[in-house]
Amino acid sequence: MSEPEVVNPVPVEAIEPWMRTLRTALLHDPGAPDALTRLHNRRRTWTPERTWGVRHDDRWVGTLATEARTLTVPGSPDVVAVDALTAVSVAATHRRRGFLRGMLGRSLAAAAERGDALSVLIAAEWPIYGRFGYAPATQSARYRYHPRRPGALPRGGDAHRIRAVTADEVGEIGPVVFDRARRRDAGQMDRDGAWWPRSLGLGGFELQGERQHWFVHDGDDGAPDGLLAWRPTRSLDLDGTPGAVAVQLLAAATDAAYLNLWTYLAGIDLVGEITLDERPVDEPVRWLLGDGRALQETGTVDELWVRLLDVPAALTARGYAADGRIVLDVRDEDTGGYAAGRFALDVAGGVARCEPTADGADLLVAQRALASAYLGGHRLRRLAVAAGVEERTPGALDRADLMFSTPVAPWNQTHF
Ligand SMILES: CC(=O)SCCNC(=O)CCNC(=O)[C@H](O)C(C)(C)COP(=O)(O)OP(=O)(O)OC[C@H]1O[C@@H](n2cnc3c(N)ncnc32)[C@H](O)[C@@H]1OP(=O)(O)O
Repeated sequence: MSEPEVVNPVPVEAIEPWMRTLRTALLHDPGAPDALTRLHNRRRTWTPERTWGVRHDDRWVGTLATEARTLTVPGSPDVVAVDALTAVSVAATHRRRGFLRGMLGRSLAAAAERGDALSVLIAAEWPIYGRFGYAPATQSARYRYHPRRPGALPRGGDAHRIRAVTADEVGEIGPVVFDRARRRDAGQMDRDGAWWPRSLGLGGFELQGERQHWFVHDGDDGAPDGLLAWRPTRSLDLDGTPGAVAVQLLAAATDAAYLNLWTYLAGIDLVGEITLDERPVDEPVRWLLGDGRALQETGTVDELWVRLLDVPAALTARGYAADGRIVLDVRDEDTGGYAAGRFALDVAGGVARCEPTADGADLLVAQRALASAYLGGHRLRRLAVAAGVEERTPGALDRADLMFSTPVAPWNQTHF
């Protein structure tokens, strides 16, 4: 019997046992009808050089993959190329022997070598990824909306701009509208490439996940600028219990589309409850309701985690809420230490420059704290409670928080 070894690239011929290991670790039902669908779809996008595994004799006992994706950052119309970590698992037979560390150390090194400014993930559990330099950067809220309550109808909306569309039509319209919508708020990941065909079962992909009722909103110029997908989760009962629906996607490229999509939701007959997941913590519809409590927040979770790899590239890619100069001494004691160094961030006339410097530091900051603050979702002053943030120049902490702040909370509604 040989020793287990970390393998990269992983050939597509290994896809079946590799996927089986991943599905077992993620507690997927082995008999689930979508197992073959997911296998078929993943085979079509399999990228050997961005796939890692742990092989032990003829078994695969570890999996990890990364994807080339883009992220909306604060104050910039441009998106940033990121390394997106996914499909992480180590079989329970081989856990806590350093195999995740082995795979992730290598995938981060590959990302740094490619020149990716940052790496992102959605964590299965909080304690896993901090040691590798990842930190929570956005939050995601869950809501229950009660459309039949008095005061639950958004003011001033018009549901007539919304029309039902087929999956084929969404395949055409969806990518354009979603991309416009997701560029409005920091923290949003793209749905480029295979994302839409895979989730709609188009272009040779098989439908992954549940079928949805799809709707688009047409803007003033007639072009679609909003998207909505929902499915029923409870039928009505003749005893008077109304039905319920779950919104799978609500994406609006304009404020009018946002208002009208909510107006449509509020008016669906037979529905007494609407659940929404992966929404912003500052969901604006509340301010359009006569009774803001008709929208009930049922939970908040950490969503996108960020690990900075190239501080100057990451900090110049985003915009800032205020001009100013701040020298950051970034400590990075996690895997690879890629972000360590002293950098001057100089924002003048709204244009950011960030370069290595020998000047004295205004702030000492751990890379994880800077990563949490990067998208504007967390304040360095709050993160300082856990150490890793130290003010050297009086006022520097509040100045940094002001510069990094965003008009609205960053959020992400796309899994990868
Ligand atoms: C982005 C995503 O894909 S999220 C999905 C993540 N996958 C899962 O949660 C599936 C179920 N879990 C697993 O498959 C495995 O337990 C993994 C992948 C989380 C960990 O793999 P392992 O090979 O056991 O991790 P490894 O031995 O390399 O551990 C490295 C360090 O992390 C710690 N660690 C690993 N997993 C956990 C955990 N779940 N909770 C707390 N600490 C953990 C280890 O104790 C070790 O600590 P040390 O540096 O102090 O020695």
